[in-house]
Amino acid sequence: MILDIFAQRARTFEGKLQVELAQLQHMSTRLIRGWTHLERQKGGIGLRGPGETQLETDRRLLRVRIKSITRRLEKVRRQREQGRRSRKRAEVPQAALVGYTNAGKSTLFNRVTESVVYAADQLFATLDPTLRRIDLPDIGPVVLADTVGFIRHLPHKLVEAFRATLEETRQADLLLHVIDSHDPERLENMDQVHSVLKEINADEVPQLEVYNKIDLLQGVEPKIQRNDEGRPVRVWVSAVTGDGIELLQEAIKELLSDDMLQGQLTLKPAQGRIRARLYRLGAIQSEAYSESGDIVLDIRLPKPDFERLSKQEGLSDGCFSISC
Ligand SMILES: Nc1nc2c(ncn2[C@@H]2O[C@H](COP(=O)(O)OP(=O)(O)OP(=O)(O)O)[C@@H](O)[C@H]2O)c(=O)[nH]1
Ligand SMILES: [Mg+2]
Repeated sequence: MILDIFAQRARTFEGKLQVELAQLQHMSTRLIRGWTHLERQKGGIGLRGPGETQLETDRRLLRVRIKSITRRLEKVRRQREQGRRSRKRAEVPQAALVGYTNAGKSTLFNRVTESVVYAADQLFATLDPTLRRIDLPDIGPVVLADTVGFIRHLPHKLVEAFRATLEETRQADLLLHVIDSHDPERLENMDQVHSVLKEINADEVPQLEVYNKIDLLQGVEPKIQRNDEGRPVRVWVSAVTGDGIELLQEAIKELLSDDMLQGQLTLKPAQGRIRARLYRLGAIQSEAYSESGDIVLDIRLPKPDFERLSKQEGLSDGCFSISC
């Protein structure tokens, strides 16, 4: 039964609860059907058979269990939502690993998160083992999410059951589409992944293709492939041997920093309002005062946010420098 397969695959707490809920709901519809069937059989006799009582007990227990799981799910979702909001506030970019089942997402996840400085973050670590905060050189913290593999003919109900994974995907700043480069069916699988992404409205999120398992191919070296504008579009790696992992990090860094702006901003003491706004955006990394009393801020924030602020506050180019 497909729900059992998903039960084995669901690794997050929320995923497990989702699957159990789906199983219980499935059982309860069958119990109701069984019960009406019995009722019809005994109709007219007017006796409460022991079978009926058992069924009633089962149904009541099921209802209690369903209710308790629903409550726990709501709690987990609220926590997840809080985590996401605080990440958004701090503007920590998020990348999610997606791809067909068996492409090597989890292996890659472990490889990437072990090879960079691991910044323990209790909130994510305890809430969900498939989210990890990593520190990439030059770019700072990034949250990396592993997700459950996509398969063909994913029933619609189960798309709902994997809400957690799907939301990580939709809200990500970058999708790393992991592909088993050695699989003869990789093109069909990629199509399948694209159509699931479309179905969950995640097809607009920027994507990087990660051709994994190059250790199984003859004469393929790790490399970054770029489009005409020089943007990385595909990276060739092996999660098992670790070949190409630095290139992958480099590509992630380039794609994520594309939208981020980092530099030094010098403000007059009278421009405290701008400083306050930047604080609210979580954009200030450090601040100091110059000898003339100016405020010197190291800032990092999404480009559109900076452009909006600088237009509204009439910042001249002169007070901002990328590297001075
Ligand atoms: N040869 C080789 N095998 C790999 C590589 N990466 C992953 N594998 C193997 O591929 C299999 C699947 O790897 P996983 O990391 O579990 O794949 P996944 O994409 O997370 O799979 P799901 O979670 O089911 O979607 C495992 O047996 C891995 O050891 C690689 O670079 N080279
Ligand atoms: Mg996996």
